[in-house]
Amino acid sequence: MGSLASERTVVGLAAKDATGVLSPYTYTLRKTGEEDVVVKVLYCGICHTDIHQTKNHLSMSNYPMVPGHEVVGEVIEVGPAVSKFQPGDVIGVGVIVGCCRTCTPCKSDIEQYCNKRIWSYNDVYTDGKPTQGGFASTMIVDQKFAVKIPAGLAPEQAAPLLCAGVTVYSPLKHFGLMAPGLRGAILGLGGVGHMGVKIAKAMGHHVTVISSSDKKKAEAMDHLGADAYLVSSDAAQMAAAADSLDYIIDTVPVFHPLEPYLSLLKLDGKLILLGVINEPLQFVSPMVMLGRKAITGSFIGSMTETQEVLEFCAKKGLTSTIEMVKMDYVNQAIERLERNDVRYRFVVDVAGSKFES
Ligand SMILES: NC(=O)C1=CN([C@@H]2O[C@H](COP(=O)(O)OP(=O)(O)OC[C@H]3O[C@@H](n4cnc5c(N)ncnc54)[C@H](OP(=O)(O)O)[C@@H]3O)[C@@H](O)[C@H]2O)C=CC1
Ligand SMILES: O=C/C=C/c1ccc(O)c(O)c1
Ligand SMILES: [Zn+2]
Ligand SMILES: [Zn+2]
Repeated sequence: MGSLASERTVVGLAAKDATGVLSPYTYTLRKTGEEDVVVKVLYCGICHTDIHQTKNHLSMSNYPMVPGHEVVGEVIEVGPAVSKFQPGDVIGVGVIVGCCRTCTPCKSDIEQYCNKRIWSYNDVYTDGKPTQGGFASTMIVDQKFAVKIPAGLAPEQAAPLLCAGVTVYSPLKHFGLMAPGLRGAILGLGGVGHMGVKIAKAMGHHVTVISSSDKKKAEAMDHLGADAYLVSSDAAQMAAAADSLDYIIDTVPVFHPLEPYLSLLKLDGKLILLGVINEPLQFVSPMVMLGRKAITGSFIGSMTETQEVLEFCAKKGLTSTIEMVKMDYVNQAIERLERNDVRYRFVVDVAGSKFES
């Protein structure tokens, strides 16, 4: 219990500037608070948001920044008021680690929409310390912002569910899109997109992948179980699929026109934007009016939904498709992710890596 009285020194990999290159960084964590759990990081997924943040795509990055928000770890210590967890538990930490607890979203159990949310890195905690993420030996997190990894789920498999998985599960649930038989599409077959295919298929949907090339077609159909595959630049394929979809989950992380995708939606169809794009997107109003179509967005999921998607995947036997790497490969992994060269999520074996300080 020594750390109740003292701060822990931790080694992580941090970006020091907008080149986004990660290098060793030593820092201290807050003293273990009443409701805090101390987590030895086992695995951490690499999300495209880590690139947006480390490379300052949103012009709001602070350095040094230890990224990583798909964190699975083992509880090694708990504060005196912790009731959810005990040492030895395997838990998950995602994108947010704090909220105000009093606003409407907080009271409605959708704390990800709290305007005072605290991000797991590139933010400042209530004690004034910068928050730092999961590419590090240890994290401290308030028990509210941790979830239990179900027994049937391998911890490295669970990591991508903590952001990618819940990010597709939450809008499908919120927008009433969980019924079997729906026809959906996943635009952009990366980390979030591949979980979209698996989760939508497990809900009993007919799932089309819309991709920028035909490179992933065999894999999408044979391994991920997609029902159809469209190459977005193939006008004939796109025209043949007009008016056919109840929803499209759009995970593309760069500017793209929306009209080709709006035309694929049926009456009342929904285009759900998930990609973080810091410039205006384009469409003309008749494209939505003439089919009462909706363009909307969604941000991760609540802690409750995060626990739910883990249970959903455990129950349905769903796994993520990952490439496991060590900490000394993280910079190469990030470069490959940026080049669209990953099948489909990198997960870093943090505890199995050597740390240099
Ligand atoms: N709303 C939210 O809460 C969340 C948002 N995000 C955001 O969602 C987006 C996707 O994240 P993630 O799945 O991790 O990203 P990935 O890089 O793993 O996947 C993105 C996919 O988009 C397609 N794509 C099209 N053009 C490009 C391009 N120029 N560069 C890279 N990919 C391209 C590719 O699919 P293909 O080869 O099929 O064309 C690629 O696989 C990011 O912007 C991320 O920040 C992530 C998590 C939560
Ligand atoms: O990967 C998870 C975070 C997503 C995200 C969504 C929106 C936004 O403005 C961000 O900075 C991050
Ligand atoms: Zn993410
Ligand atoms: Zn709040």
